[in-house]
Amino acid sequence: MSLSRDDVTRALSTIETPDGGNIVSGDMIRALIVDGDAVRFVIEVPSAEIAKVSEPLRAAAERVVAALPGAGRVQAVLTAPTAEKAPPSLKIGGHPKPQEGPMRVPGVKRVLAIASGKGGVGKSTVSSNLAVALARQGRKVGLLDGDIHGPSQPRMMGATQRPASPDGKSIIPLQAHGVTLMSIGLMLAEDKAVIWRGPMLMGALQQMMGQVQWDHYDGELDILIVDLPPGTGDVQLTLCTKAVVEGAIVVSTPQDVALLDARKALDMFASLKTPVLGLIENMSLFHCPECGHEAHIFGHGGVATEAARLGLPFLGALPIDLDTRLAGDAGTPVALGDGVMADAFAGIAGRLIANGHA
Ligand SMILES: Nc1ncnc2c1ncn2[C@@H]1O[C@H](COP(=O)(O)OP(=O)(O)OP(=O)(O)O)[C@@H](O)[C@H]1O
Repeated sequence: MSLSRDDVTRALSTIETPDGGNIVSGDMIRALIVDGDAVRFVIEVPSAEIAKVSEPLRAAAERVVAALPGAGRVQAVLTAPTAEKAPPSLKIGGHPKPQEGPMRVPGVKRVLAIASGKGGVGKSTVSSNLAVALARQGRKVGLLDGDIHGPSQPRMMGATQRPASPDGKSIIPLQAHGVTLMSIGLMLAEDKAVIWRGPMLMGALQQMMGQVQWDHYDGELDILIVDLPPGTGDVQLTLCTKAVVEGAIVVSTPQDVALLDARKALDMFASLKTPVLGLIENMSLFHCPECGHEAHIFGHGGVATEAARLGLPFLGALPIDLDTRLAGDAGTPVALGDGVMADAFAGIAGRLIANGHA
Protein backbone atom coordinates (compact mmCIF):
# COMPACT_ATOMS: atom_id res chain seq x y z
CA MET A 1 0.00 0.00 0.00
CA SER A 2 1.47 3.36 -0.91
CA LEU A 3 1.73 6.14 1.58
CA SER A 4 -0.22 9.38 1.05
CA ARG A 5 0.24 12.90 2.43
CA ASP A 6 -3.07 12.50 4.25
CA ASP A 7 -1.80 9.37 6.04
CA VAL A 8 1.28 11.30 7.15
CA THR A 9 -0.70 14.36 8.23
CA ARG A 10 -3.14 12.20 10.21
CA ALA A 11 -0.25 10.48 11.98
CA LEU A 12 1.45 13.81 12.75
CA SER A 13 -1.76 15.22 14.21
CA THR A 14 -1.37 12.73 17.08
CA ILE A 15 1.74 14.59 18.28
CA GLU A 16 0.51 17.00 20.90
CA THR A 17 1.93 20.40 21.79
CA PRO A 18 2.00 21.94 25.31
CA ASP A 19 -0.89 24.31 24.47
CA GLY A 20 -3.24 21.35 24.10
CA GLY A 21 -3.24 21.34 20.28
CA ASN A 22 -1.05 19.27 17.99
CA ILE A 23 1.72 19.97 15.50
CA VAL A 24 -0.67 19.90 12.54
CA SER A 25 -3.45 22.06 14.02
CA GLY A 26 -0.72 24.44 15.25
CA ASP A 27 0.46 24.88 11.60
CA MET A 28 3.98 23.70 12.43
CA ILE A 29 4.50 21.30 9.52
CA ARG A 30 6.28 22.71 6.49
CA ALA A 31 7.61 21.29 3.22
CA LEU A 32 6.04 17.87 3.63
CA ILE A 33 7.29 15.66 0.82
CA VAL A 34 6.13 12.07 0.36
CA ASP A 35 8.23 10.43 -2.31
CA GLY A 36 7.42 6.72 -2.57
CA ASP A 37 8.20 5.34 0.87
CA ALA A 38 10.46 8.28 1.79
CA VAL A 39 8.99 11.11 3.84
CA ARG A 40 10.60 14.46 4.63
CA PHE A 41 9.18 17.40 6.50
CA VAL A 42 10.15 20.40 8.58
CA ILE A 43 8.69 21.17 12.01
CA GLU A 44 8.74 24.87 12.69
CA VAL A 45 8.53 25.81 16.35
CA PRO A 46 7.89 29.41 17.43
CA SER A 47 11.43 30.33 18.54
CA ALA A 48 15.04 29.22 18.63
CA GLU A 49 14.72 28.69 22.42
CA ILE A 50 11.84 26.30 21.94
CA ALA A 51 13.72 24.54 19.15
CA LYS A 52 16.54 23.77 21.61
CA VAL A 53 14.17 21.70 23.78
CA SER A 54 12.06 20.21 21.00
CA GLU A 55 14.22 17.25 20.00
CA PRO A 56 11.82 14.77 21.72
CA LEU A 57 8.94 16.23 19.70
CA ARG A 58 10.90 15.87 16.45
CA ALA A 59 11.88 12.29 17.27
CA ALA A 60 8.28 11.42 18.19
CA ALA A 61 7.03 12.87 14.89
CA GLU A 62 9.58 10.82 12.96
CA ARG A 63 8.64 7.67 14.89
CA VAL A 64 4.91 8.01 14.35
CA VAL A 65 5.37 8.43 10.58
CA ALA A 66 7.94 5.63 10.35
CA ALA A 67 5.39 3.30 11.99
CA LEU A 68 2.87 3.81 9.15
CA PRO A 69 2.43 0.89 6.74
CA GLY A 70 4.48 1.57 3.61
CA ALA A 71 6.81 4.11 5.27
CA GLY A 72 10.55 3.79 4.65
CA ARG A 73 13.11 6.49 5.42
CA VAL A 74 11.56 9.31 7.44
CA GLN A 75 13.41 12.55 8.06
CA ALA A 76 12.13 15.44 10.17
CA VAL A 77 14.05 18.67 10.64
CA LEU A 78 13.44 21.27 13.34
CA THR A 79 13.50 24.92 12.47
CA ALA A 80 12.47 28.23 14.01
CA PRO A 81 11.97 31.66 12.45
CA THR A 82 14.58 34.24 13.34
CA ALA A 83 14.43 37.94 12.76
CA GLU A 84 17.39 37.91 10.37
CA LYS A 85 15.83 35.36 8.05
CA ALA A 86 13.15 37.74 6.84
CA PRO A 87 14.36 40.96 5.27
CA PRO A 88 12.55 44.15 6.24
CA SER A 89 9.26 45.21 4.65
CA LEU A 90 7.52 43.27 1.90
CA LYS A 91 8.13 40.10 3.92
CA ILE A 92 9.81 38.26 1.09
CA GLY A 93 10.59 34.71 2.08
CA GLY A 94 7.46 33.80 4.03
CA HIS A 95 6.23 30.26 4.24
CA PRO A 96 4.80 28.62 1.18
CA LYS A 97 1.03 28.95 0.99
CA PRO A 98 -0.95 25.73 0.75
CA GLN A 99 -1.90 25.30 -2.91
CA GLU A 100 -3.74 22.60 -4.85
CA GLY A 101 -1.59 21.53 -7.81
CA PRO A 102 0.30 23.73 -10.25
CA MET A 103 -1.20 27.09 -11.21
CA ARG A 104 -0.58 29.64 -13.94
CA VAL A 105 1.63 32.52 -12.93
CA PRO A 106 -0.64 35.60 -13.08
CA GLY A 107 0.21 37.92 -15.99
CA VAL A 108 2.31 35.27 -17.75
CA LYS A 109 1.44 32.99 -20.70
CA ARG A 110 4.34 30.54 -20.39
CA VAL A 111 7.10 29.76 -17.93
CA LEU A 112 10.46 28.54 -19.19
CA ALA A 113 13.00 27.21 -16.68
CA ILE A 114 16.74 27.47 -17.34
CA ALA A 115 18.55 24.84 -15.31
CA SER A 116 21.92 23.22 -14.83
CA GLY A 117 23.17 20.37 -12.72
CA LYS A 118 26.40 22.11 -11.81
CA GLY A 119 27.07 25.72 -10.78
CA GLY A 120 29.06 28.16 -12.88
CA VAL A 121 28.31 26.60 -16.27
CA GLY A 122 26.63 29.75 -17.61
CA LYS A 123 22.96 29.26 -16.76
CA SER A 124 22.46 32.90 -15.72
CA THR A 125 24.36 34.12 -18.79
CA VAL A 126 22.09 32.02 -21.01
CA SER A 127 18.97 33.24 -19.14
CA SER A 128 19.73 36.96 -19.49
CA ASN A 129 20.87 36.69 -23.11
CA LEU A 130 17.96 34.52 -24.14
CA ALA A 131 15.57 36.97 -22.47
CA VAL A 132 17.10 39.87 -24.40
CA ALA A 133 17.17 37.87 -27.67
CA LEU A 134 13.49 36.96 -27.31
CA ALA A 135 12.60 40.59 -26.53
CA ARG A 136 14.52 41.71 -29.64
CA GLN A 137 12.31 39.36 -31.66
CA GLY A 138 9.19 41.09 -30.38
CA ARG A 139 8.20 38.81 -27.52
CA LYS A 140 7.04 40.22 -24.17
CA VAL A 141 9.59 38.71 -21.84
CA GLY A 142 10.05 38.47 -18.08
CA LEU A 143 13.11 37.22 -16.25
CA LEU A 144 12.85 35.84 -12.73
CA ASP A 145 16.06 35.18 -10.87
CA GLY A 146 15.23 32.02 -8.97
CA ASP A 147 18.83 31.63 -7.84
CA ILE A 148 17.93 32.84 -4.39
CA HIS A 149 21.29 31.96 -2.79
CA GLY A 150 23.38 33.54 -5.53
CA PRO A 151 21.26 36.01 -7.48
CA SER A 152 23.20 37.36 -10.43
CA GLN A 153 20.56 38.86 -12.71
CA PRO A 154 20.58 42.37 -11.17
CA ARG A 155 24.26 42.64 -12.12
CA MET A 156 23.95 40.87 -15.48
CA MET A 157 20.93 42.98 -16.51
CA GLY A 158 22.28 46.19 -14.96
CA ALA A 159 19.19 46.81 -12.82
CA THR A 160 19.76 47.31 -9.15
CA GLN A 161 17.00 49.59 -7.83
CA ARG A 162 14.75 48.20 -5.16
CA PRO A 163 11.34 47.37 -6.66
CA ALA A 164 8.38 49.36 -5.34
CA SER A 165 5.45 47.88 -3.52
CA PRO A 166 2.76 50.57 -3.28
CA ASP A 167 0.37 48.44 -1.22
CA GLY A 168 2.97 46.39 0.67
CA LYS A 169 1.75 43.23 -1.06
CA SER A 170 2.18 43.36 -4.82
CA ILE A 171 5.65 44.05 -6.18
CA ILE A 172 6.30 46.17 -9.25
CA PRO A 173 9.15 44.56 -11.19
CA LEU A 174 11.94 46.48 -12.91
CA GLN A 175 12.52 46.76 -16.62
CA ALA A 176 15.92 46.47 -18.28
CA HIS A 177 16.79 46.11 -21.96
CA GLY A 178 13.13 45.53 -22.80
CA VAL A 179 12.80 42.70 -20.25
CA THR A 180 10.62 42.76 -17.14
CA LEU A 181 12.88 41.70 -14.30
CA MET A 182 12.61 40.48 -10.74
CA SER A 183 15.22 38.98 -8.47
CA ILE A 184 15.41 38.27 -4.80
CA GLY A 185 18.78 40.04 -5.11
CA LEU A 186 16.85 43.29 -5.65
CA MET A 187 15.25 42.94 -2.24
CA LEU A 188 18.52 42.42 -0.36
CA ALA A 189 21.81 44.22 0.07
CA GLU A 190 24.21 42.85 -2.58
CA ASP A 191 26.68 41.48 -0.05
CA LYS A 192 24.05 39.94 2.22
CA ALA A 193 24.00 36.17 2.21
CA VAL A 194 20.60 34.53 2.13
CA ILE A 195 20.49 31.90 4.82
CA TRP A 196 16.94 30.69 4.39
CA ARG A 197 16.13 27.03 4.57
CA GLY A 198 13.91 25.08 2.19
CA PRO A 199 10.49 26.34 3.34
CA MET A 200 11.60 29.99 3.25
CA LEU A 201 13.06 29.48 -0.23
CA MET A 202 9.85 27.93 -1.44
CA GLY A 203 7.81 30.77 0.05
CA ALA A 204 10.09 33.36 -1.57
CA LEU A 205 9.73 31.78 -5.00
CA GLN A 206 5.98 31.45 -4.62
CA GLN A 207 5.82 35.16 -3.72
CA MET A 208 7.97 36.11 -6.69
CA MET A 209 5.61 34.20 -8.96
CA GLY A 210 2.36 35.31 -7.37
CA GLN A 211 2.92 38.82 -6.04
CA VAL A 212 5.03 40.37 -8.78
CA GLN A 213 2.92 42.32 -11.30
CA TRP A 214 4.45 40.67 -14.34
CA ASP A 215 1.99 42.40 -16.68
CA HIS A 216 2.78 45.87 -15.27
CA TYR A 217 4.59 47.32 -18.30
CA ASP A 218 3.33 45.67 -21.51
CA GLY A 219 0.36 43.58 -20.44
CA GLU A 220 0.56 39.80 -20.26
CA LEU A 221 4.05 38.38 -20.83
CA ASP A 222 4.52 35.84 -23.64
CA ILE A 223 7.23 34.15 -21.64
CA LEU A 224 8.74 34.25 -18.17
CA ILE A 225 12.27 32.86 -18.04
CA VAL A 226 13.19 31.49 -14.62
CA ASP A 227 16.92 31.32 -13.91
CA LEU A 228 17.07 28.39 -11.48
CA PRO A 229 19.79 27.70 -8.94
CA PRO A 230 22.18 24.89 -9.88
CA GLY A 231 21.26 21.38 -8.83
CA THR A 232 18.05 19.63 -7.98
CA GLY A 233 16.75 21.27 -4.80
CA ASP A 234 13.73 22.96 -3.24
CA VAL A 235 13.46 25.83 -5.72
CA GLN A 236 13.29 23.49 -8.73
CA LEU A 237 10.75 21.33 -6.95
CA THR A 238 8.59 24.32 -6.00
CA LEU A 239 8.64 25.80 -9.48
CA CYS A 240 7.73 22.56 -11.25
CA THR A 241 5.03 21.52 -8.78
CA LYS A 242 3.44 24.91 -8.01
CA ALA A 243 3.55 26.54 -11.45
CA VAL A 244 2.53 25.35 -14.89
CA VAL A 245 5.90 25.16 -16.65
CA GLU A 246 6.09 25.07 -20.46
CA GLY A 247 9.45 23.40 -20.32
CA ALA A 248 13.06 23.50 -19.17
CA ILE A 249 16.35 24.08 -20.94
CA VAL A 250 19.40 22.46 -19.40
CA VAL A 251 22.77 24.20 -19.77
CA SER A 252 26.01 22.27 -19.40
CA THR A 253 29.66 22.56 -20.27
CA PRO A 254 30.99 19.62 -22.29
CA GLN A 255 33.20 18.17 -19.55
CA ASP A 256 32.16 14.86 -17.98
CA VAL A 257 31.66 16.18 -14.43
CA ALA A 258 29.21 18.83 -15.63
CA LEU A 259 27.40 16.32 -17.84
CA LEU A 260 27.09 13.91 -14.96
CA ASP A 261 25.26 16.59 -12.97
CA ALA A 262 23.23 17.67 -16.01
CA ARG A 263 21.91 14.08 -16.21
CA LYS A 264 20.66 14.45 -12.62
CA ALA A 265 18.81 17.63 -13.57
CA LEU A 266 17.30 15.83 -16.58
CA ASP A 267 16.23 12.96 -14.32
CA MET A 268 14.61 15.43 -11.96
CA PHE A 269 12.58 17.04 -14.77
CA ALA A 270 11.54 13.60 -15.99
CA SER A 271 10.25 12.65 -12.56
CA LEU A 272 8.49 16.04 -12.18
CA LYS A 273 7.01 15.54 -15.69
CA THR A 274 8.41 18.88 -16.86
CA PRO A 275 9.21 18.67 -20.58
CA VAL A 276 12.84 19.34 -21.46
CA LEU A 277 12.86 21.61 -24.52
CA GLY A 278 16.53 21.11 -25.20
CA LEU A 279 20.16 21.20 -24.09
CA ILE A 280 22.73 23.96 -24.60
CA GLU A 281 26.48 23.41 -24.55
CA ASN A 282 28.21 26.45 -23.08
CA MET A 283 31.96 27.19 -23.08
CA SER A 284 32.17 24.76 -25.94
CA LEU A 285 35.35 25.98 -27.54
CA PHE A 286 37.75 28.87 -27.32
CA HIS A 287 38.73 30.76 -30.43
CA CYS A 288 41.98 32.64 -29.73
CA PRO A 289 41.53 36.22 -30.98
CA GLU A 290 45.34 36.58 -31.35
CA CYS A 291 46.34 33.49 -33.35
CA GLY A 292 42.99 32.06 -34.49
CA HIS A 293 43.71 28.72 -32.79
CA GLU A 294 40.66 26.82 -31.53
CA ALA A 295 40.99 25.07 -28.17
CA HIS A 296 38.46 22.78 -26.51
CA ILE A 297 39.18 23.78 -22.93
CA PHE A 298 36.30 21.87 -21.37
CA GLY A 299 36.06 19.30 -24.17
CA HIS A 300 33.65 19.61 -27.04
CA GLY A 301 30.49 17.95 -28.32
CA GLY A 302 29.60 16.05 -25.14
CA VAL A 303 26.26 17.82 -24.72
CA ALA A 304 25.18 17.23 -28.34
CA THR A 305 26.01 13.53 -27.93
CA GLU A 306 24.03 13.39 -24.70
CA ALA A 307 21.05 15.13 -26.33
CA ALA A 308 21.13 12.65 -29.21
CA ARG A 309 21.36 9.73 -26.78
CA LEU A 310 18.28 10.98 -24.90
CA GLY A 311 16.36 12.00 -28.02
CA LEU A 312 16.24 15.65 -26.87
CA PRO A 313 16.78 18.71 -29.08
CA PHE A 314 20.30 20.15 -29.04
CA LEU A 315 19.79 23.91 -29.10
CA GLY A 316 23.32 25.05 -29.75
CA ALA A 317 26.98 25.28 -28.71
CA LEU A 318 28.22 28.60 -27.34
CA PRO A 319 31.96 29.36 -27.36
CA ILE A 320 33.99 30.80 -24.51
CA ASP A 321 33.89 34.45 -25.32
CA LEU A 322 35.54 37.26 -23.39
CA ASP A 323 33.00 39.85 -24.56
CA THR A 324 30.19 37.70 -23.18
CA ARG A 325 31.77 37.70 -19.75
CA LEU A 326 32.56 41.43 -19.86
CA ALA A 327 29.05 42.27 -21.10
CA GLY A 328 27.54 40.17 -18.31
CA ASP A 329 29.63 41.96 -15.70
CA ALA A 330 28.71 45.34 -17.19
CA GLY A 331 24.97 44.67 -17.11
CA THR A 332 24.56 44.84 -20.90
CA PRO A 333 24.05 41.26 -22.18
CA VAL A 334 26.03 40.45 -25.31
CA ALA A 335 22.79 39.52 -27.12
CA LEU A 336 21.94 43.24 -27.25
CA GLY A 337 24.64 43.76 -29.88
CA ASP A 338 25.81 42.00 -33.03
CA GLY A 339 28.29 39.21 -33.55
CA VAL A 340 28.66 35.47 -33.17
CA MET A 341 27.23 35.24 -29.66
CA ALA A 342 24.30 37.57 -30.35
CA ASP A 343 23.53 35.49 -33.48
CA ALA A 344 23.72 32.26 -31.49
CA PHE A 345 21.23 33.54 -28.89
CA ALA A 346 18.99 34.94 -31.63
CA GLY A 347 19.02 31.48 -33.24
CA ILE A 348 17.98 29.74 -30.02
CA ALA A 349 15.28 32.39 -29.40
CA GLY A 350 13.97 32.02 -32.97
CA ARG A 351 13.77 28.27 -32.60
CA LEU A 352 11.78 28.53 -29.35
CA ILE A 353 9.35 30.96 -30.99
CA ALA A 354 9.01 28.80 -34.12
CA ASN A 355 8.19 25.77 -31.95
CA GLY A 356 5.52 27.72 -30.06
CA HIS A 357 7.42 27.69 -26.76
CA ALA A 358 7.92 31.45 -26.46
N1 LIG B 1 30.26 31.49 -23.00
C1 LIG B 1 30.90 32.19 -22.08
N2 LIG B 1 32.06 32.79 -22.35
C2 LIG B 1 32.75 33.47 -21.40
N3 LIG B 1 32.33 33.62 -20.14
C3 LIG B 1 31.17 33.02 -19.81
C4 LIG B 1 30.38 32.29 -20.76
N4 LIG B 1 29.28 31.82 -20.12
C5 LIG B 1 29.37 32.25 -18.85
N5 LIG B 1 30.49 32.97 -18.66
C6 LIG B 1 30.97 33.60 -17.42
O1 LIG B 1 31.14 32.55 -16.46
C7 LIG B 1 30.74 32.97 -15.17
C8 LIG B 1 29.64 32.03 -14.66
O2 LIG B 1 28.51 32.17 -15.51
P1 LIG B 1 27.03 32.22 -14.93
O3 LIG B 1 26.93 33.08 -13.72
O4 LIG B 1 26.15 32.53 -16.08
O5 LIG B 1 26.88 30.70 -14.53
P2 LIG B 1 25.76 29.99 -13.66
O6 LIG B 1 25.68 28.60 -14.16
O7 LIG B 1 24.52 30.80 -13.67
O8 LIG B 1 26.44 30.06 -12.26
P3 LIG B 1 25.78 29.88 -10.81
O9 LIG B 1 25.58 28.43 -10.69
O10 LIG B 1 26.83 30.42 -9.91
O11 LIG B 1 24.51 30.67 -10.82
C9 LIG B 1 30.27 34.42 -15.33
O12 LIG B 1 31.32 35.26 -15.00
C10 LIG B 1 29.95 34.55 -16.82
O13 LIG B 1 30.13 35.86 -17.30
